[in-house]
Amino acid sequence: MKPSASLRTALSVNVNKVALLRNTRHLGIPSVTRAAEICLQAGAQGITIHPRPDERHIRAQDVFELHDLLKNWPGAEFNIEGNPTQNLMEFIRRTRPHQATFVPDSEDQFTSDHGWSFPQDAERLAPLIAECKALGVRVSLFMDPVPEQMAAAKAAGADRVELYTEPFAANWGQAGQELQLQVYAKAAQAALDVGLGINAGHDLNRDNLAAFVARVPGLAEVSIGHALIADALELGYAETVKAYQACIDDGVARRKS
Ligand SMILES: CC(=O)[C@@H](O)[C@H](O)COP(=O)(O)O
Ligand SMILES: NCC(=O)COP(=O)(O)O
Repeated sequence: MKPSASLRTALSVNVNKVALLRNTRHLGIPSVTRAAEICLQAGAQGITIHPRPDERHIRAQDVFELHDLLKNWPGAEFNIEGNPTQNLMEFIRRTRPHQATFVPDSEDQFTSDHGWSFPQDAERLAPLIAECKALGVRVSLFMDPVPEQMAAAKAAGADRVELYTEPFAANWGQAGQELQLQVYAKAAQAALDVGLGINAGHDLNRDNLAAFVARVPGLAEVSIGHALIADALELGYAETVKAYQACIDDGVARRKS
């Protein structure tokens, strides 16, 4: 299948790291739902979360609050990532998001670092994929960029694959950059050829994103969290310091001499 060159790649903002910061106090700031709202108002097409079993960042309550926000936001996509053999399926059953991304992480995994393997994972994934689809939830499988794996992902019932992009990102600006672009383009084409849609994510950032979008065919969606939230902090420092300085100036001006 030859994808259209004008396909608009959707941006789904992963708000895990907003929750991580929020969880260091009992004040509810920064608000995860407010962050999601601002991202959608700014033009993001969706929100991604990865509620890990230890609730180190996204908590169960966040899942339900984001569900309430997104169901009233026309056109916005809610994508919940996780391991369907752990805590993911209960969230899927209760919220029926637009997309479930199955990720083969262990319970205490530092961060995602590999995709599913076929044929080993086929038997346990197939019924869970079928259940999601019966609930009206699109299923994407987190996969390493291996063309030979794509037919098996399709046979298990997946609608899309999410290409795990950390190896691409790690090679950005290095000698391996061009080779990585070719690897991902080939994997995406193999997925398209068997009728899968293409998502991608992990360590995508403002340096490496444009080349990835330009070179990987049929890229329907990227989910970006860590770098985007870090950039949001940095791009906001100056305005924020000015706002706090204005509060101090106001207080000084109100002092009784
Ligand atoms: C599935 C994936 O690629 C991850 O990037 C994940 O959603 C990030 O999880 P953490 O925010 O816990 O590192
Ligand atoms: N699926 C990847 C994702 O949601 C965000 O990954 P990262 O940008 O936080 O590495």
